[in-house]
Amino acid sequence: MPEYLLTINTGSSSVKFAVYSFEPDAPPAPCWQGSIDRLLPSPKNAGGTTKNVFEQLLEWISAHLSINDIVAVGHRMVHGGPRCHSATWLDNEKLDYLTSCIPLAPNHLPSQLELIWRFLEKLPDIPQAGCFDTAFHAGLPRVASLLPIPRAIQGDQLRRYGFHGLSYAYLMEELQLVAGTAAANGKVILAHLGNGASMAAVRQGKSLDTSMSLTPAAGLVMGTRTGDVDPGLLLYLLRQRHMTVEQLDRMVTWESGLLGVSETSSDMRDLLKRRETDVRAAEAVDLFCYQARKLLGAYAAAMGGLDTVVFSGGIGEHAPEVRRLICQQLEFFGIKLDNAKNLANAGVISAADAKVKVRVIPTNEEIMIAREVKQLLTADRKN
Ligand SMILES: Nc1ncnc2c1ncn2[C@@H]1O[C@H](COP(=O)(O)OP(=O)(O)O)[C@@H](O)[C@H]1O
Ligand SMILES: CC(=O)OP(=O)(O)O
Ligand SMILES: [Mg+2]
Repeated sequence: MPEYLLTINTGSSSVKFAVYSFEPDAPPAPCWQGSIDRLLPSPKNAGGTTKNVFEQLLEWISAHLSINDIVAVGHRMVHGGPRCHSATWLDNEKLDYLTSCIPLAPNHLPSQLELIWRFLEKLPDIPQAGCFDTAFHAGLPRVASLLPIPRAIQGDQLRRYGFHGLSYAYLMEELQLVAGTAAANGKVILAHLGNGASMAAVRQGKSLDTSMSLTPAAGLVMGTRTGDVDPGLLLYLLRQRHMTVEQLDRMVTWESGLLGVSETSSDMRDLLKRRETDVRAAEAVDLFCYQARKLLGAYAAAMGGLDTVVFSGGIGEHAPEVRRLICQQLEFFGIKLDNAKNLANAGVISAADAKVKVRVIPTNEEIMIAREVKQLLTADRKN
């Protein structure tokens, strides 16, 4: 009887799922994949959305295979807190622990956990595994993970964790395949630009720094998240505007970023269409690209140079105009795009004479999940 793995990548604006073959002596091969995108994120509709997603998912599975042929489900877990650094089966104790981590990733963990509970309720015999976005950054140098707050408050739990790790791990493997070992071991900036957006500075294959921090609200401006803001602004809003903590949380997580600035949409496709006629959309796009450009400079400085930039994620893979705006004026440190290649979303979009290679690599978090779950299953079956 054939055996399959189901992978589920719940992002902040989409759920991407895929079924892979599971054979002990072969790498997981993709059989079917699907996605539900433009899920409007909001704290109020998270539960309803997840119920809907679960039902659509079951329908989608039964259209392709018998549910009994699925031997394990792997879920992307955005946050593993201070304890979870590698893929693991999700038993009640792990799920309780991850539930306690919700405040560290309030955009993602509630819907990720709810989907797991629905699976456990409906299909209790299929083991569920968690694969962590934070794992790729687990070895961040101390200087990058340390927060500038009193040590007594910081403890072991409060530090920069970093996210989009399944994506970054995949991009580094692909970079090695398409560009070779020397390029993969060089000074690389990975830009995962989706509804959530982050960058990572990677040298010798190791994460040296990344823009998201304790939570995925930090760093670049995003679909609905602020990214980095002046901590004084938050205090000002608490004191002078008398915002409650809940109002502040909603503002930072759900009402800011591209949506807050444009006042119309968190979706880059909409903003690119509207920016000729709506100055708010134009400003949102400009802000996004300006911040990304500044961070490229910062990470090149942090690494003492730059060999490769990789664009990925929904925006990074599909929006040439955003890549053009990010890379403009960077010729002084070797970044220069080839316009035609950029417009074609080609694999290499830098000009032939540019010092820095700029690449577009479609990410695949699902295959990383499938590989990690296969390892867990294989280890179990050996015992
Ligand atoms: N063709 C496109 N042009 C511009 N932006 C796009 C395009 N396709 C997708 N996007 C953008 O990608 C973002 C979603 O990215 P994705 O990585 O799928 O999100 P998630 O964070 O949910 O994983 C949205 O802002 C969407 O507008
Ligand atoms: C961590 C994060 O923001 O993930 P996503 O881009 O999938 O929302
Ligand atoms: Mg994503």
